[in-house]
Order: sequence, then structure tokens, then C-alpha cells
Amino acid sequence: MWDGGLSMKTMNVEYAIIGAGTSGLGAYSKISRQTDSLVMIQDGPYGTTCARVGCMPSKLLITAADYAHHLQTSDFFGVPASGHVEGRQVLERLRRERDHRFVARNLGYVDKIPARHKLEGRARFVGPGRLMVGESVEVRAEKIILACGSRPAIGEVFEPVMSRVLTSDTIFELEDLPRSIAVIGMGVIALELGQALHRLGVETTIYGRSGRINALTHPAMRRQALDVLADELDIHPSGRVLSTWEDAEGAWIDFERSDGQRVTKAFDSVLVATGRVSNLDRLGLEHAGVEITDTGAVSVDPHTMRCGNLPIFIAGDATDHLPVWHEAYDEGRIAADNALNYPDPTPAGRRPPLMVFFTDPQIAVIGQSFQQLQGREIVIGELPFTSPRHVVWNKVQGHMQVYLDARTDVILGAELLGYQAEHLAHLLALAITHGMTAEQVLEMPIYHPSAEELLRDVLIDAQKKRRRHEAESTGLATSAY
Ligand SMILES: Cc1cc2nc3c(=O)[nH]c(=O)nc-3n(C[C@H](O)[C@H](O)[C@H](O)COP(=O)(O)OP(=O)(O)OC[C@H]3O[C@@H](n4cnc5c(N)ncnc54)[C@H](O)[C@@H]3O)c2cc1C
Ligand SMILES: NC(=O)c1ccc[n+]([C@@H]2O[C@H](COP(=O)([O-])OP(=O)(O)OC[C@H]3O[C@@H](n4cnc5c(N)ncnc54)[C@H](O)[C@@H]3O)[C@@H](O)[C@H]2O)c1
Repeated sequence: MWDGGLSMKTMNVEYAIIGAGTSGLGAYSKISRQTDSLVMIQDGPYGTTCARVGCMPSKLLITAADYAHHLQTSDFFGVPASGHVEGRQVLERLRRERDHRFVARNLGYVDKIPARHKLEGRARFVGPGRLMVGESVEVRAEKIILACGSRPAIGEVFEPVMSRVLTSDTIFELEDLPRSIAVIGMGVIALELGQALHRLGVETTIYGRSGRINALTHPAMRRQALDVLADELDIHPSGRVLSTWEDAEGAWIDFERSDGQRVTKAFDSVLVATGRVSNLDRLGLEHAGVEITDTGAVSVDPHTMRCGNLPIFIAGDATDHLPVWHEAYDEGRIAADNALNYPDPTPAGRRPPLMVFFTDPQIAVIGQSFQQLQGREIVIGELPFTSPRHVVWNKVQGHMQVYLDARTDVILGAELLGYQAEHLAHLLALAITHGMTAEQVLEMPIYHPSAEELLRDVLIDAQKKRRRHEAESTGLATSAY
């Protein structure tokens, strides 16, 4: 495979995978079963974004925050509790669990990959099928999978306070919790981490831009989610950061709310959670013959992950299509199948979308959102999160909507805001995956008192509305004659 002189090496392989994250490893596991002619190129630490700086450390932090919150709210149950948060211990335990359980498992897998299949350094295209890795290795590959993930976006306005800026890449490495933090953004990272930090006793202010939690699309769901979170958290949902500066008091954020009011405050730290940018922009794609739009976007077929007619495939967060873990893994495998079968496409079916915010209450969107269903004849089953089980838990905040096809009774999608909504979301995902009707779901036994009773009741509500809708349309049809 190696060929070349002392200073420059050339490696010829059939397949190259750029990135050893979730999607790259998913692709590797498939291709390595078929051929030895492959290399996986990784820039930076192994261990994946999910395990090192993403899903796992964030959920470990949230769980510590849940315990702190239980202490603060247990009075209600006649169980007054005293206790306090030891920031250093919270973060030490987070890193210990993360490193020993999740990262170590991934590194164990990477260790077993033969050395000839691994190359370390940043890859960039220097021509079609030609990659430079660092300054001294050229990889020539017939088929290339770009599984290079994304990185946090940091706007220029934060440059004056960069020494106090944190992102999800750095926050879990803190020795201790800050006394105060500005959280910029109102997406999933901002809300999950902002609420966790608040519950752990950090004085937290969240600054949004659009005034909306974009994952939810029904206006009433959006409103309620914001109301519930704003009840607990200090949130300025819409406006813009005008400027930032640093002095002895900390990092100052000068924010103009959309009602014109200025809010200027100093913080120990600033967590910038304003979205992520794909690492595709650093690959020199123009040298590979890839078409790039004016906005820097690259078009990818979601059923093959193929990029135009080229032997190039893009998987995971590098595409802006559903940047979540299970999709990254699927996409890596779809890309691998299509690279292995190149030039014949092997289109794969995609799973219904599923997204969960691990906030309290949780937010979940399954299947088609309310917005995507505009123009389609649907009925909406809806209820507050007040099943007997939720009352017992004293967790009755939130609301649930399920969207049924008005003619066929098939469940098309749902938006949820409620305690541990993730479980109901998965039941709905199962029903949507199999094209089930509300009637079919209602055939299953549901225990009393369980959270699933809420699902039953919301489907009954949807069916009532569907019958009414049917009666009205028949009435209308009859009266039209
Ligand atoms: C804070 C946070 C919390 C999250 N929580 C959840 C969650 O709860 N549930 C969920 O489903 N998803 C969650 N996600 C999303 C999930 O982590 C990602 O969807 C998933 O990790 C993406 O995997 P990937 O393989 O596309 O990218 P990555 O795992 O990032 O892998 C890409 C790799 O490519 C490397 N690379 C980049 N450029 C080059 C180059 N030029 N040459 C060589 N290597 C390169 C990168 O260094 C990186 O190691 C979270 C993300 C974050 C940031
Ligand atoms: N539970 C999960 O599945 C989970 C958890 C964390 C992260 N993730 C993944 O990570 C990705 C990135 O998360 P994210 O929260 O950074 O991105 P996001 O796209 O979800 O949210 C970014 C938010 O920042 C706001 N924003 C942008 N610029 C701003 C500015 N200048 N000032 C104020 N607000 C601004 C946007 O309006 C948006 O609300 C997500 O798309 C998700 O796929 C998933």
C-alpha cells in the first residue's frame, strides 16, 4: 500500500473514510468486512464527539442536576432534604464515568482496528480521489466517505471575551462550576446544559435569538415550552448580542431584546451554543469536483449518502440532515453500502425522524412535525401531561399532540413536552415506523397507573375528533348534493 520516498509517502487504497466518529466507525465496520484496502483518517482525539463532548457528558451532567433538583423540591413530598452541590465532584464524576465507561469502550474498539487501517492527521483534497493528510502523506482512494462531523459555531461578537467562552467541546473539562454563566442560544445544547447548570446552582441567563424553540413547530407547543422553561430559568428568548467585552468583573454581554430593551450583565463564563458548522468546509472539496452552492452547502442523496455522481459519500453531522447519533450511525452504514456497491446505488429507507431534548420537562418530536403536515388533512389529539402517574410524580407540566391522518387513522407525527417524554416518544416512533393506526395502538394493554395511559387517552381524543371530522365532511358532502 505504501509507496514513496523519505519525505512524502503515497498510500493507494480502494476506500478512505475521513473521521473516526460514530458515522465513520459505522462505515468502517461494514467496509472492513469486505476488503483490506481501506484507511480511516482521524484528526484529533479518538473516542467520538458523542462519548467525549456530546451525548454522554451532557447526560451525565443533567443527571447530577436532576439529583440537585430533587433535593430542592423534595419538601413537597414531606421529605425535606438538605445538601449542597460540590461542583468539583460533579465534574470529576462526570469525567470519570465518561472516560471509563463510554470513551474507553470506544477506544477499545479503535484499538482493535489494525494499524494499517488507521492514519492520524487532518485530511484535505488536493485533487479528485487524492487527499493530503498532514504535510507528508498522500492518500489516493477510489471511493471516499466524508464522516468528518461538525464543530461549534462561534460568532465574531464573542471575540473580545474568548478567554471566558466555553462550548460543548470545552465545558466538560472545567475543574469547577462557574459562579455565573451566560448561555447563548436556545437550541437543544443551550437548553439542556443551561437548565442543568442552573439546577447545579450556577447563576444562569439564557439568551435566544428567534424567540422560539425551533424543534417544536405547533405554535401552542412552542409557546408552552417557552413558558414552562421561562418559569424556572432566566431567559431572554429573542434579540441579539450587540457587543461583548471583558474586565475585572468578567465577560460582559450587551443584549438588545426584540422589544428594544437593553440587558447588560457580566458573567464568569459564556457558553456559546448557537449551532454547529460542518467540517466539510475545511476539506478543500473544490479540488474533488464537488459542487458547492453559494451558501457552502453540498447536496447529498439521503438514501445513498452519495454526492452527485461522484464516488464520494457524506455521512453523519457533516451533512446538516438530522444531526443526531442514531442517524449518524445509520448514515455511515448507508454510505458504506453504497461505496461498496459503487457505481450501482443501493438506496436505503430512512427511519422516521426522532428528536429528544433531555430537558425537564423533555421535548420530543417524532415523525412529521405539525409544520410539515400543513396542507394535509389531519386531526390533532391533544392533552396536558396530567395522567394519574404524572400527578403522583408531581410532574404535570407540559402537553402532548399526536397528528393522525384524518381519513386513514394512521399516526403521522407527534410533538411532546412532558416529564420523561422520551418513553412515549419511542412508543410513537414504533407506531409510526410500522405505519400503525391509532386503533391498532389502542389494542395493546396499558397498565394503570402508567405514563402510557396518556398515550392511550391522547389517541382516544384524536379518534373522537376524527369521527367528528368524518361526520362533518359527510354532512358537508351530503349537503352539497
Ligand atoms: C453537546 C452535544 C450533545 C449531544 N447529545 C446528543 C444526544 O443526546 N443524542 C443524540 O442522538 N445526539 C446527540 N448529539 C449529537 C451526536 O453527538 C452527533 O450526531 C454524532 O456524534 C455525530 O457523529 P459523526 O460521526 O457525524 O461526527 P463525530 O463523532 O464528530 O466524528 C467526526 C470526526 O471527524 C474528525 N475530522 C473532522 N475533520 C477531519 C479531517 N479533515 N480529517 C480527519 N478527521 C477529521 C473529527 O475530529 C471527529 O473526530 C450531541 C451533540 C453534542 C455536541
Ligand atoms: N438531545 C439531543 O439529541 C442533542 C443534544 C445536544 C446536541 N444535539 C445535536 O447538536 C446539534 C447542535 O446543537 P445546538 O443547540 O448548538 O444547535 P441548534 O441548531 O439546535 O440551536 C442553535 C440555537 O442558537 C440560536 N442562535 C444562533 N445564533 C445565535 C446568536 N447569535 N444569538 C443567540 N442565539 C443564536 C438559534 O436560533 C438556535 O435556537 C443539534 O442540532 C443536535 O442535533 C442533540
